[in-house]
Amino acid sequence: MTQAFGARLQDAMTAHGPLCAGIDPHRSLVEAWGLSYDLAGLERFALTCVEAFAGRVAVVKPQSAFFEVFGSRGIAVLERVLDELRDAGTLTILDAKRGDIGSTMAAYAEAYLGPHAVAPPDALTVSPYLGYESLRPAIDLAQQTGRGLFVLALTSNPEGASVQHAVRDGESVAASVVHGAGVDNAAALDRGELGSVGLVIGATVGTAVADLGLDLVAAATPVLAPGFGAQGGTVASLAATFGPARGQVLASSSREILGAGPEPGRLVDRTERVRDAFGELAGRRRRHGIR
Ligand SMILES: O=C(O)c1cc(=O)[nH]c(=O)n1[C@@H]1O[C@H](COP(=O)(O)O)[C@@H](O)[C@H]1O
Repeated sequence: MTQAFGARLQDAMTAHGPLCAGIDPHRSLVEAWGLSYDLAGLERFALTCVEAFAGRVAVVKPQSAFFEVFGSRGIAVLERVLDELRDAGTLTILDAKRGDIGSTMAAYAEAYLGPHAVAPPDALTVSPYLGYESLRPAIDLAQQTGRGLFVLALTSNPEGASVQHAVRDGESVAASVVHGAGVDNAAALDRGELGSVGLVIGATVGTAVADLGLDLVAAATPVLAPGFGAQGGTVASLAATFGPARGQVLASSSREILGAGPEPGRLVDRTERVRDAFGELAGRRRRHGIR
């Protein structure tokens, strides 16, 4: 793999628009699709999503938790999802939010980002709450294998602020995460590219990016923004939330799209409608010369 993740992501967002479609097989959704909530239902649900999303959106994000529910057989379905999307040429982010002391983090990195990973995604979500530097083995390995990370910075849940807005030595926890990612993305910034160390910032965080003085443009971070649709984030609020960094945002939506199934045609229509709403915003910005 030669091209860095950040550059591959930028190409995919240019080609397909800035939407990441989530595969989150909640029990309620699987049952609403008329499927049984068991391994066969999980597989049918997940592979229908793969059919609908592959080649249509920039990125697909399977949520590991919903596959882990079914043990090793559920993980095998997750691996098939990742393999099929890779074969279709669609980028994947595995949402597993890994984070541990450095020596254990090295094993997580090997599992998902290493050259011999069984079913590697293009990028992995990780948690920096054991300290940003505890992620070093994953950051280094991702760089070697052309893969990426999305580090939690400002999460979409209301409880997140109590940790992420906390200030120490004049700097918020979120700002220290942005700073760390910026240092790791410095070479990409020099090349005028997005870096491979992205951040997770929820679509629901209101004015927190500006309030905490987070300079996402200088950090060259792609921003995975979950929380659109089911959690209340809207296309219209994107510019206000992300300001000058809005061109770096990969908008993520799961339940809003998945609710359109099980009929594949309706799932495709909903996916394209949501994708085009974000794509149109990006297109308008480009036409007006706005970053
Ligand atoms: O890392 C994530 O993707 C994530 C971070 C965050 O702050 N909030 C958040 O909702 N997510 C994930 O994004 C998805 C949101 O799903 P919907 O609310 O159904 O669109 C879930 O898989 C969450 O685990």
